[in-house]
Amino acid sequence: MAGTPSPVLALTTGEPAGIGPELAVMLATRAVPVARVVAVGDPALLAERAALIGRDIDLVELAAGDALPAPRPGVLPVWPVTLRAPSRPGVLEPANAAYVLETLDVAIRACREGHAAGMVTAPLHKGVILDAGHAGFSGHTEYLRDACGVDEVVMLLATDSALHAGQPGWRGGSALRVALATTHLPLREVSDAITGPRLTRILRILDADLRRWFGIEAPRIAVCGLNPHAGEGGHLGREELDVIIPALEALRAEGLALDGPLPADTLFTPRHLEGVDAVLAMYHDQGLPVLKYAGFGRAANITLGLPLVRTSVDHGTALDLAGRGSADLGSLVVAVALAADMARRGAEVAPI
Ligand SMILES: NC(=O)C1=CN([C@@H]2O[C@H](COP(=O)(O)OP(=O)(O)OC[C@H]3O[C@@H](n4cnc5c(N)ncnc54)[C@H](O)[C@@H]3O)[C@@H](O)[C@H]2O)C=CC1
Ligand SMILES: NCC(=O)COP(=O)(O)O
Repeated sequence: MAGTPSPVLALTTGEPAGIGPELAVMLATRAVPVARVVAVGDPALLAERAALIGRDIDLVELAAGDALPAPRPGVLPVWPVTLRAPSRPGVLEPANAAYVLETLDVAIRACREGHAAGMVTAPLHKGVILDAGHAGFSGHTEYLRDACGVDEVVMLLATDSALHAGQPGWRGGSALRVALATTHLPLREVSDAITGPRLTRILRILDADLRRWFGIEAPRIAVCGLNPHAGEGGHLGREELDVIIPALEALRAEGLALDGPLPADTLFTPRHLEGVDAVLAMYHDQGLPVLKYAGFGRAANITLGLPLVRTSVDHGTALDLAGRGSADLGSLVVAVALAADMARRGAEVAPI
């Protein structure tokens, strides 16, 4: 809308040994007209990574609530959080796990207090956070769920051209939205985690948030089976018959438009995706390889079911690339654009 300032987004800079800090620097050297981005991280770390990758950057340290400088390429406002130990690109340091979590807490607080309209997260390293003793940590998604005090959230990844629903353009093909019924679990635990109540909560959130954040008036969701050939009538597993089908039938009776459970191998083909707004995959590596094949570097991760806006990149810490300045910025650009769009749509939603 003309005259409305672009939304402020808190960008957590993620694992300090990964590519997050340099992606924040690279983003700041471009014009980002859709949002005013404030990095959350250690200013000395950001300055050091900027120098390492040969970028000139003017870091402006601020407190949450301070007025932001006029957006200008090369200027990066920062809400400072101090590293607990020196960080070298590519070398994980468990002492910095608390730093990473503090950046999340700062961003969450900024959203709660109205200093940010949403948060965008650069990747963190789950393993080093667990190694540091934060038992049970399994990712931003669950951390945000607990920090916001909600029972359930849904991880949704979407490729670029699927990001603005209501776009009449999407008719399957390479644009895709994939939500997950389970997230970061060992494969052997997946079946037990897929329960009727959980599927019901997840599909209700997915349906509601496709309407709320993407403007889709009557979302159609295709649901994968868990087993090969969606269980082959019970011969290749009973989860479809015992759990998934009853949950879908009850939700259809509530008015949700659900296809499935369908065999996952053919669901992800253009004919089956025709007219589908999102796919619900039963587990991480059932859905995300397809999404990443379709659009790695042009997709974003969105946490649905939260009382705040959170998007993220479609990739991890890429320790092998850290400090080189060669990481692809594409997904962060998509994640920022999407968070800005969601923040505008959510402007009328009451603050938490
Ligand atoms: N949003 C988040 O915080 C996420 C965090 N992770 C975490 O990241 C860590 C490493 O995970 P991996 O499975 O190794 O995935 P990864 O995405 O870090 O790396 C996989 C491959 O993709 C490449 N890659 C990743 N990002 C890239 C970029 N921007 N440009 C060019 N190439 C890129 C890497 O160089 C590597 O070859 C794990 O601890 C994982 O849990 C993974 C995904 C998302
Ligand atoms: N594979 C997606 C992923 O790991 C993202 O996790 P999260 O940190 O956003 O929960």
